[in-house]
This record gives sequence, C-alpha cells and structure tokens, in this order.
Amino acid sequence: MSVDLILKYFPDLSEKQIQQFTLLEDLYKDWNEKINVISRKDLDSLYEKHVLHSLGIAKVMAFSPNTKILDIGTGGGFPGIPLAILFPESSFTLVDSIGKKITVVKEVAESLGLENVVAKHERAENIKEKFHFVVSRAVTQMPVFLRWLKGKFEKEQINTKHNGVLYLKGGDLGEELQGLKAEIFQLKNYFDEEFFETKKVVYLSKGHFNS
Ligand SMILES: C[S@@+](CC[C@H](N)C(=O)[O-])C[C@H]1O[C@@H](n2cnc3c(N)ncnc32)[C@H](O)[C@@H]1O
Repeated sequence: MSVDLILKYFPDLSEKQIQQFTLLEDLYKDWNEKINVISRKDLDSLYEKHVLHSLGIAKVMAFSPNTKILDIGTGGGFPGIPLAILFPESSFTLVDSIGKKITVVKEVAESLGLENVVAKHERAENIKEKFHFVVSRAVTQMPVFLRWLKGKFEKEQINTKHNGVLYLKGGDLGEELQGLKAEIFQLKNYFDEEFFETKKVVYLSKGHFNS
C-alpha cells in the first residue's frame, strides 16, 4: 500500500503534498526503529490505518485558512501530521504527555518542512491557548476528554461548522456519548477499505459541552 491510496480519495493534492505524504513511509520506518510510536504490524499499513484514517476528519471538515487546531494525545503525530499536510494554511498544535513521542513528531514535521506544526510535550489539561477545533484519536473516553477542553476554544467561528471537537472513534459509542448532542459521521461512507467499516468521526460543537 502506498501514497496512491491517499490520492484515490484526495486526488487534488499538490506536488508538494504528494511528496510529503510519500516521505511519511520512510520517516516513520526510520523513527520507529529508534522510538516505537506505531506497532510493527500497523507500520505495514501506515497509509490506510494511520494516514487515511487521520484524513477522515478532512472528509467531515475542510478547515479554512487560519483555523487553529489542537491535536490532543497525538502520539507519533496522528491525526495531526496528515491533516497539517492537507491543510497547509491552518495551524496545528500537537501535544502529548510522553516526551519521546513529541521528539518523533518534531523530527517528522521538520523533515517534511511543515511550517504549520508546533509540537509540545505537555498534558492536554495544561495547554492555555485557544483553538477553533480540537482533533484526536484513541486517547480517552469522551467524558474525560471533554473535561480537558474547558477554556480551550476561540469564540469566533471561521469555518462552516461551529468550533468544537472532531474525534476519531471506532466501535459502539452509545454509552460514551449519552446525553451529548454529537453528530456521527461513518467513515465507510467515504472510504471503501474494510478497515473503515466501524470507524467514525464524532463531531461535538463546543456549545454542547459547555466549554
Ligand atoms: C493510544 S495513543 C494514540 C496516539 C495517536 N493519537 C494515534 O492515534 O496514533 C494515546 C496517546 O495519548 C497520550 N495522552 C494520554 N493522556 C494525555 C493527556 N492528558 N495529555 C496529553 N496526551 C495524553 C498518550 O501519551 C498517548 O501517546
């Protein structure tokens, strides 16, 4: 599997973006040998399970220029790095509480020449800046996650959707989202691969969780 998979669903990429997406494979292979950020099994399907999955958020929301986005618990840079390649005019802050993961994110962003990425070794709870959107994948249960977001949103809306959270989730969401007005987007509606059969993007506008 290769960058062709990304082009299948995002055919309008610039040469620069194609080059950046192409570079990801070697960069993550190299870094993963030094610091394990992606399971060995998943590394073989990097473009499907990490890159395209991250870009599922882009199918739900095309960020306007100057949108500020926070990726909480980014690990090795997902979903933040693929989104930063796709939206070079938006700015991305990628945070993780584990320093060595942020080392990888910084190195990958620098190797790609991504000028719209800031990576911080910090717990989400301690981030003081404000953002239009918060993105995330596989970090914690939604009620805990939402508690971390207090005071983190900009007031002004510059996108087609109200500022809020776009969270990549799999499986059954019933209990976790009880009492919340979430909009759920099925990734199988955008991507044919079996991996996406149960995968979703959960959108919650900030007004719905009192932030
Ligand atoms: C399962 S990994 C997911 C990594 C990445 N989002 C992905 O999908 O590949 C969860 C990550 O969340 C980070 N994390 C957990 N609690 C956090 C917190 N309070 N603030 C920042 N990062 C946190 C962990 O260090 C870990 O790297």
